[in-house]
Amino acid sequence: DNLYQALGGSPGIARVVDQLIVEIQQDARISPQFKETNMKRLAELLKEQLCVVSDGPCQYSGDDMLTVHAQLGIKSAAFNALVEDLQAAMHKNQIPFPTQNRLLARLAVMKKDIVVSAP
Ligand code: HEM
Repeated sequence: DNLYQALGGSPGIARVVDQLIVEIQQDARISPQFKETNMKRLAELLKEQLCVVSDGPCQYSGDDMLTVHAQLGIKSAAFNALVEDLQAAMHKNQIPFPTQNRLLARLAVMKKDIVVSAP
């Protein structure tokens, strides 16, 4: 069974991403970083990306993670905060822990492209 199906397919991923946007906006640790961001566009791109990452039948139309985040100065703590927000969003949508962890493992490999390299 593939991860896309385990997440509930397109509607399941859409619910998780919509809740993730809410969690981010309520998270004072990282919400300031999204002040200038078009959250509607971000939500659409995240839905595409999580579909692709979970082996769903989608195409991702955004830019690569390195290009997008390079100038944002994102620290490791901010990355971890967003991961917690995603866990909360999945939990609120009754995604089982093993399925949550499969998705998080696939996102963890992106961390090196998203956070600034700290000495
Ligand atoms: C696994 C973690 C992450 C994933 C999968 C991810 C994914 C994405 C995607 C798909 C986009 C849209 C790309 C585009 O505009 O073409 C984006 C944009 C953005 N991300 Fe991330 N991101 C992650 C972590 C973070 C973190 C930790 C922060 C800051 C706390 C962050 C801040 C932003 C901002 C501010 C934008 C919008 C940039 C703009 O307005 O042009 N991201 N991200």
